[in-house]
Amino acid sequence: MEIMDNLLNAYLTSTCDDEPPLLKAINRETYLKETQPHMLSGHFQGRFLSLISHLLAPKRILEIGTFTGYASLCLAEGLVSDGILHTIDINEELAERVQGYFDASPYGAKIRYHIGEALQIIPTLEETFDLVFIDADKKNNLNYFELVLDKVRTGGLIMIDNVLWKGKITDASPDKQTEQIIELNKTIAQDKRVQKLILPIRDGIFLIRKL
Ligand SMILES: C[S@@+](CC[C@H](N)C(=O)[O-])C[C@H]1O[C@@H](n2cnc3c(N)ncnc32)[C@H](O)[C@@H]1O
Repeated sequence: MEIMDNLLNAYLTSTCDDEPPLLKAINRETYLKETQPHMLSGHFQGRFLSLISHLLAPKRILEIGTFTGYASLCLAEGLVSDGILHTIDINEELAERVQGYFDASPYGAKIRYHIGEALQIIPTLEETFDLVFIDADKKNNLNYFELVLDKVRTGGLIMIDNVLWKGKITDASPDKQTEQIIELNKTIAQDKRVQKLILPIRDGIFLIRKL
């Protein structure tokens, strides 16, 4: 199964656009220096985030969970010329390196990097968002969804990562973390304020359009 996944992943990355050099460097450095490098979106999902962002041409983006800034830079590719991306992470140890990546990119001036607890920072952002990417502590996914929905414009898009939880959402006896993801998916599936579906990319992304 692992071999199949690796082969399929190699095929998917070979048939999408190349990973830009800075993102390739961030990817490599993250795998060299971080204990949980797989948290980074990576080549294929990154190109997907870039494509979605280009399609929406957003003026305001919010990312919850910056990590090493990989997805932030992919999302920033689609911003309009006066667009701004806010990204939030609680881990200050990465801040200097990540700010260095942002400064080295063409999007540095468009990125507002917030260090702190997302549940506290989101209410302070007086913006209307066109695009939101939720990718932080999974137990708070539903809180993040409820917090941001009011701040997203009608027709705007919210994406929540890891909603297939490595396929564990179909387990007969799910563990506590999996139960939280199942509950999130069920709640969003029943929410009449949004149009939605789960895209089975990588670990599953919930695509949610505000009605
Ligand atoms: C999966 S990683 C983000 C990956 C990144 N979006 C990407 O695709 O490359 C999750 C990040 O969420 C951050 N995080 C976890 N809990 C948080 C919280 N309560 N507030 C803000 N950030 C949090 C972690 O520090 C971690 O860097």
